[in-house]
Amino acid sequence: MISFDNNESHVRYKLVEEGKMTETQKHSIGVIGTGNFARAIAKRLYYSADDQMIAYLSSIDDCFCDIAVGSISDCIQNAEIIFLAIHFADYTDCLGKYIPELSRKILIDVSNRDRPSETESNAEFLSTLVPDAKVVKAFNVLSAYAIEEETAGGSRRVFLAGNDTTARTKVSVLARELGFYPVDLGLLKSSRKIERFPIRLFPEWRGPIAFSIAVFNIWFLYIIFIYFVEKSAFSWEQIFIKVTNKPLCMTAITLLSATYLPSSIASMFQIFYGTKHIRFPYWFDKWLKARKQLGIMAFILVTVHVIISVLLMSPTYWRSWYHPIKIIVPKNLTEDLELPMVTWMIWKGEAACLAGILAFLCLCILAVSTIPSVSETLNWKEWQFIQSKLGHVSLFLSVVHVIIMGAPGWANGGVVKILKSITFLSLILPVITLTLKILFSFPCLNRYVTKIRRGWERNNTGCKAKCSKPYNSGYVVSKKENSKLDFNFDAEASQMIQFESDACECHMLKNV
Ligand SMILES: NC(=O)C1=CN([C@@H]2O[C@H](COP(=O)(O)OP(=O)(O)OC[C@H]3O[C@@H](n4cnc5c(N)ncnc54)[C@H](OP(=O)(O)O)[C@@H]3O)[C@@H](O)[C@H]2O)C=CC1
Ligand SMILES: [Fe+3]
Repeated sequence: MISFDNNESHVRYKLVEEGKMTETQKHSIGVIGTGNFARAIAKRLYYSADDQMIAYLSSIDDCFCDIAVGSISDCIQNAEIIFLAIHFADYTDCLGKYIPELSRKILIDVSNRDRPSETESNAEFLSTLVPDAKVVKAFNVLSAYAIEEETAGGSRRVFLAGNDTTARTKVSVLARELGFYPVDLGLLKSSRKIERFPIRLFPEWRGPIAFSIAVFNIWFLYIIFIYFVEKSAFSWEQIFIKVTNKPLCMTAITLLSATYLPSSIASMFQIFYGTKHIRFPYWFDKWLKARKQLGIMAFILVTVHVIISVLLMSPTYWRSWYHPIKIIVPKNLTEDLELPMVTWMIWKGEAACLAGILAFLCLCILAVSTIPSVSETLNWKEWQFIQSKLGHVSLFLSVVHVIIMGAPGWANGGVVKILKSITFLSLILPVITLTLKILFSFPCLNRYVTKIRRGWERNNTGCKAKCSKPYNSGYVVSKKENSKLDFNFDAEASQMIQFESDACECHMLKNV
């Protein structure tokens, strides 16, 4: 059997021999509610936690396994840790009359709301409703099904927050005991963040997907205009694969550039301000954070482009890649004529294929390295090498691929034709990205940027950093005299400090 022993400020398991454990050492667990969540957590407690853990299921009519079933009042009196498995709207009605009894009890708030409040979480409301209870926000990110079934999909992490450290640790240990991975997010105000987790749907993907669709549409419409409106280069029957393959390639190379361009723009910002302690503009901050998603979108589109290109690999579809087949029919045919239809690729086809294959290979390595189990095996330098160096190599090879595809055509046309060609247009952003990368790799610029990134400031008498809007993380500006401030405060507070004095310094904003 297991009890929690709070010794030297850390809670550890203590195996207690049968009979020796006193009632006060035992942690009885209560569950208020009879709904889906209550039944699921009670079942989990019964099967996963030690026999000695007692769960009280309030007001349930049928007996549930060996778990004691009783009234809410019983549950509150007997349990030390209580799961509050009822809806947020019922909190006042349910707990109003038990406020004195709930004093010093650990109340686990598992509730969610369709629209979480920006100013007060359910858990914060609960801690004002029952001020003497130790409220811990936890388990709300799991569904009742995931609690009951080990095989259910989705993350098994349990985020928790609460102002009482011991209560938080006890709930952490309990979560682990139940087979989940606790992630302690600190004080109860973090519950606002935790309550937003279950209702979010891939928030970090929305921007990159919308951007990819927009870029694809622009390229697609331009290609329709060039190949169908201006001239009739293709039949509409080819719209599904042959024609669509072109904007796929153009979008992929644009997205790949968009993945690597921000690092150079960040260097430009840092050189301009002469410090690394700057808050980037909101749009740029978002762009920096979307690089991984943009890179993955580029990889997906490149994969589709490769599949389609391989499927279409024939002299009919890729005419310019192959030697033309010349058939000379003799004038005086006296016997059956056999016509060989074999042709070889010209240098353009072979070179474009090679550059394309190598670029795809680099992207595959990049994509594999983003898988958490793989990235965990890399140290910081290896990760940086793959993400930055290999990424730029892959962009360079993609540029070579497109140049080989387009350059022979450029040689035959005038300036206007070159400027209008899709190969030329799609190369503008990648070439800018690669040029900036080369520029910032020159020793003089590279050394200067590295110096700034290590903390050197060009003008350290005043602070050039701007913090016009509070965000969830990043840098804040504060008065120099006030540098002993607690920076674990919220972002709005940091705003007020910034405007108090010109003599300011920059701090990293933590735990917000
Ligand atoms: N279900 C899930 O997958 C998840 C649920 N949650 C959270 O868990 C909580 C419970 O959800 P769920 O079990 O699905 O909801 P249910 O509707 O299935 O159950 C609600 C429970 O609350 C009880 N209840 C309502 N009003 C009172 C009251 N005044 N006093 C005492 N008990 C009351 C109900 O009892 P009665 O039937 O007798 O009225 C019922 O047992 C919610 O806050 C929800 O956000 C969180 C994550 C996942
Ligand atoms: Fe291609």
